[in-house]
Amino acid sequence: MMKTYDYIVIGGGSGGVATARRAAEYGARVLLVEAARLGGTCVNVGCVPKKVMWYASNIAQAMRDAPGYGFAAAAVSLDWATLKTRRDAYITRLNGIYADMLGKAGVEVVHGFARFADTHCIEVDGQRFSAPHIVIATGGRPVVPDIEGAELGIDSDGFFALEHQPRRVAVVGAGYIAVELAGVFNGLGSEVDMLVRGAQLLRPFDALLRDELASQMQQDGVRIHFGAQVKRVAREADDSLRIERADGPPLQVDALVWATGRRANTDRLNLAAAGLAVDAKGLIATDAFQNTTRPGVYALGDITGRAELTPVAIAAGRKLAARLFLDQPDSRLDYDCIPTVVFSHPPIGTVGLTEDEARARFATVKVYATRFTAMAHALTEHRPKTAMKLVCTGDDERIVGLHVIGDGADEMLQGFAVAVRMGARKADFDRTLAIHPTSAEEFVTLR
Ligand SMILES: Cc1cc2nc3c(=O)[nH]c(=O)nc-3n(C[C@H](O)[C@H](O)[C@H](O)COP(=O)(O)OP(=O)(O)OC[C@H]3O[C@@H](n4cnc5c(N)ncnc54)[C@H](O)[C@@H]3O)c2cc1C
Ligand SMILES: NC(=O)c1ccc[n+]([C@@H]2O[C@H](COP(=O)([O-])OP(=O)(O)OC[C@H]3O[C@@H](n4cnc5c(N)ncnc54)[C@H](O)[C@@H]3O)[C@@H](O)[C@H]2O)c1
Repeated sequence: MMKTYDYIVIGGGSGGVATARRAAEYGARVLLVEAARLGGTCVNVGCVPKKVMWYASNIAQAMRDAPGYGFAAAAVSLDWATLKTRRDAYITRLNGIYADMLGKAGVEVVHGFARFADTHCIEVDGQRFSAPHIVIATGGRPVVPDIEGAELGIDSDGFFALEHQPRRVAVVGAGYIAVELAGVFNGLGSEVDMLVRGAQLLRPFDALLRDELASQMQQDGVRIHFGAQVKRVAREADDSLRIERADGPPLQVDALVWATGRRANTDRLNLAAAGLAVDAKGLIATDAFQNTTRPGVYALGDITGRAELTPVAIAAGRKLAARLFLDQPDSRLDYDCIPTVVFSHPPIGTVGLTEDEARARFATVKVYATRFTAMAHALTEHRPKTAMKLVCTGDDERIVGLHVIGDGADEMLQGFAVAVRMGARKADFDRTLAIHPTSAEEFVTLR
């Protein structure tokens, strides 16, 4: 017998869980279908375990910095297996918390892989479910290039499954995941080579952040090979990997991590049955309200190809639930001015336009920038730089871009993002008293 609901959510990741919970709170009868673990990419193989590893790497750095403050030098030794066990246990706890939250909200959860049977009906393990509103929130998965021996490497999912710390690692890619994982490995003591196809890290970011990150990572011992081209990967007799390159000598490593992008999980949904198509990257086109081309079918999160960030998927899901079940016809996410942090070493915080984007868009652009060594490093041998930039436009110097790299950038950004979102002017920053001694105070004392 077909079971019917008001709202079916395909995918129990960041966006799916958020929209399901809100819709149930608003009184809808909601079914959520999840093929793997609740919480999706972010909780299981993304933001959360990544951030745990980032903290671990920061602790290792703090131990290396300790002698500068008079602490006796302690050997920094990490038991990777213990860290992984404790991290996995934390994630299992989160999976349980997600199940409880959904249960308490009254969302029915079915574990299985959903496929469309028609526009308003899906099938999971032979059982059919229908609803007038169905949202697709199936996220993405890593992709690796199609070259000989590529399968000998791992992707970001494989990174989280590593049982032992590799001594020598090659990371291919230059995006968020590549710089974050390279930073974690390096901080934890692995030897790291980054193989970067182009000439820059984090290509879409402001030049100040890109250049500063590359230079800091190199100073910290990461070997970055720009213009790199991997030709072939082979396993050697001692179990190591030999990476042959078109651009230079081969590399011998214990692990190769492909951080070469992701692909939307839309290929096995039988979208044709719902009358839906995807683009070449597998993405589903949506309008500003998350509507697809089929009335009653919506899409959100990573599969829509907008900013692939958890808070974006969550906010889009909540807005959609309010539109459909709270009688708020104008409820939609504004995709402008999305703040983002890269958990690199050092971390990056950025919101709004890069300097180049602002110059292309506005006639008058004024930039304020600074670069300094944060006080925390006055006594340490490791002396990473902090760099900041404000991009302003017009006679009243409205701040349209704010960029920072350095210790604390990750926690610094959220408050400044509120100010930028509110349309702050440089004069508003100038009027705000500094908090001393901090790195953040430089943003309100820039001249
Ligand atoms: C290594 C890594 C680090 C990241 N770090 C950050 C970070 O620090 N901050 C940040 O904001 N973002 C980060 N992200 C991005 C973030 O994880 C995603 O933007 C976010 O998870 C997208 O949410 P979503 O709801 O679109 O999809 P997902 O969270 O991917 O959830 C999709 C869910 O759908 C399920 N599914 C797929 N197909 C089906 C089907 N047919 N039937 C049933 N279920 C199905 C999947 O199993 C999955 O659980 C990171 C991503 C990665 C890979
Ligand atoms: N801190 C965060 O918020 C965070 C962290 C991780 C991921 N994310 C999100 O997840 C998304 C996906 O991250 P990502 O790092 O997979 O993607 P990405 O698009 O940021 O980076 C992919 C990188 O791989 C390179 N690349 C692609 N094909 C290649 C090839 N054949 N050979 C060599 N290099 C190749 C690209 O040039 C690019 O540098 C990000 O865009 C971001 O939105 C966010």
